[in-house]
Amino acid sequence: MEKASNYIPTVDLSVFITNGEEEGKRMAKERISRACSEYGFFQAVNHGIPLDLMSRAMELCKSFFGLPDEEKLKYRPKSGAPVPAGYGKQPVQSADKNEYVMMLPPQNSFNNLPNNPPGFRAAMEDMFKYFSKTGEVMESIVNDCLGLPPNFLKEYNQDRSCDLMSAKRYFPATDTENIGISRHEDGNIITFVLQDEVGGLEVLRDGQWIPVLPSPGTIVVNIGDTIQVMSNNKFKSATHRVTRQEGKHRHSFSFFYSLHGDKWVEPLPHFTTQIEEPPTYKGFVYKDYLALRIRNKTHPPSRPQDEINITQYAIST
Ligand SMILES: O=C(O)CCC(=O)C(=O)O
Ligand SMILES: [Fe+2]
Repeated sequence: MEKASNYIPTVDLSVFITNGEEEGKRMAKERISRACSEYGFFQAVNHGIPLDLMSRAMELCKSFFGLPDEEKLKYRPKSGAPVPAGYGKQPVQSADKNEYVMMLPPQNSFNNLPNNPPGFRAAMEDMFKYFSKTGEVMESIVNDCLGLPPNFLKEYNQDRSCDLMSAKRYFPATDTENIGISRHEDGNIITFVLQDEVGGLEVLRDGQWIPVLPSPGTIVVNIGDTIQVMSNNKFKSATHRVTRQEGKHRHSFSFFYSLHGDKWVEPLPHFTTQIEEPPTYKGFVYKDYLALRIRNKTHPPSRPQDEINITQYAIST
């Protein structure tokens, strides 16, 4: 039996980006299926996002967050925005220790992207577009890895208006506290993360926190709760967190390939009735789940284990 490894696998996606030969695709899909069922996480290289754009965006992100607060605060969210698009800092009492710039798709009028430093706004918009393209490729790979009919997930999830991206800066750890984002699972479909050289992203597997080591040109891919539910637990939405180092700021970009709030999410017949397996979740409307998740942040329970997550909908057997 193969020994359980304590590193997150890396997959080369070039064969999908260039529409290369079938054997190469089959082998890459095998690695991805395994990573998604064991970890819910993998790293990707040759993912279609230009490397010079990635490093430029990261440098500009570092410059922006290095600006004085009064400059950053010019880009606070517009009133009435459905999500806090623009600059924000987590409140002091929050378990999350970062500040961020959040954005909706580039054409959305609620966006309030910084014009300073010059080029940051354009780099954010370009990153969003490339992440979105890679999101479509990844959705179709996940579709095939799950053995769903061609384009099933694409047809289920056409609406790209709810995708989100955030650039974040985490503050250095203190003597007593080193968590940057507390343990959680992502609720969406697929998430991409670009982290800087500081690292700190960790995935929980078999009770152990496994670091996702930063590597230049690499993006992190993780499966969200929606795929875990639809696949009836075949693919895993892993618990992860971010830790902070003393004396160092940490920067990252996260892209959330998502679905419209009105969408109904439930285990698909392909993983239940068609194979005579019982569903392990009740169905729900995605925005109801989002509302519960937002409540975790606005009214955090005193014990972290009381946070609401996808087990809210689990059917006990
Ligand atoms: O900053 C990171 O590396 C990941 C952040 C994260 O997990 C999230 O925003 O959901
Ligand atoms: Fe996350």
